[in-house]
Amino acid sequence: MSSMSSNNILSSPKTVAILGCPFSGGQPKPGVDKGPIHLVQAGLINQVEELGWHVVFDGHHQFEDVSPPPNSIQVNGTSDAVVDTALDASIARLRSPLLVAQVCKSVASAVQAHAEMGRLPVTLGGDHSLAMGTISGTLRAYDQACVIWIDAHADINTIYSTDTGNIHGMPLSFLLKLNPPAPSPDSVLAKFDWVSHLPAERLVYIGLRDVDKGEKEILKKHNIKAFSMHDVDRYGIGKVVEMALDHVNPQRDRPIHLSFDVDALDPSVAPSTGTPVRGGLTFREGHYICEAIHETGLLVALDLMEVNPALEDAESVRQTVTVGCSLVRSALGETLL
Ligand SMILES: NC(=[NH2+])NCCC[C@H](N)C(=O)O
Ligand SMILES: [Mn+2]
Ligand SMILES: [Mn+2]
Repeated sequence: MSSMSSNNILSSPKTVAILGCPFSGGQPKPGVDKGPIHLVQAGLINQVEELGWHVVFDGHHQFEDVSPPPNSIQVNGTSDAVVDTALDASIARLRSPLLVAQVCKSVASAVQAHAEMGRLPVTLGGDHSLAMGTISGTLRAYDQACVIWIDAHADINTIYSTDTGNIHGMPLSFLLKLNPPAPSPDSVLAKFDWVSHLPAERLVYIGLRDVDKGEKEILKKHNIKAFSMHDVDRYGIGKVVEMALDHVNPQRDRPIHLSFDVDALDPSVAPSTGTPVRGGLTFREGHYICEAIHETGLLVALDLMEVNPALEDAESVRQTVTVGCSLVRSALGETLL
């Protein structure tokens, strides 16, 4: 694809590509793979069209073709011959690394292809490990892109720091290349070599309130800008978004990838999600972020992740799916007046 220069956003996309990603392999709770189906059934495609976009929806990404690999490499098995290095032991704790790597790689290609056709990819998750794929796809099409990550969590655990082994808590460690290099081509880690590199200064967080100890050290060590709920309380969401943009996009010339984990919202607003944390963004704060990013005219890709319709009662599910749809509409230009 050569007709588009890699960073041409002079004419921002007029077509949205909606990618349903029914994937749950980055975490243990079933149901998050049903998120995209629910969002689409709630009428998201029509709603986006009504905002004036042309919408391409090629169905939900087919992951059935991805053969389920062994969950992890056995290093503590029966054989003494297995070298039990710290690296191997860490890799062994990851949940479904080969599956996650393979799925995200195919998502990266899909996002890249849409972006290179001048479309704005909107990826519906699925768990947040998918962002390894979506952001890699964005960076291949726009190498100067920055990332605004809206979440209760930092999702930046490395293979060494993760407590849970859930890769939805790790995508940014792969994007920032914080994990050790693969020791050999057949190492599990080599399956993540395709992931694009996001420089730490082009990442900013809003909404954090449940950051693991190891993650706090990583944020500090790499000088990663993060606005927690404490900052939202102190400055107000308007100022926080402005400061976030000033950090990752000082000249307001970089394409923006917005990755929105629905658990950034308070559980009273979005209850049906796998790792809810109280004290989150209000309904309006969440929407304000999306509206303000839209106003920059720089949005080139959007993720909406971690909607899990299998959690909580029917009314909570309806509420979460509805708010998911309205966040997407706000990011795509819906205004209050
Ligand atoms: N995308 C998410 N909801 N991530 C939650 C991550 C929670 C925790 N920090 C972990 O590493 O497992
Ligand atoms: Mn989260
Ligand atoms: Mn997340």
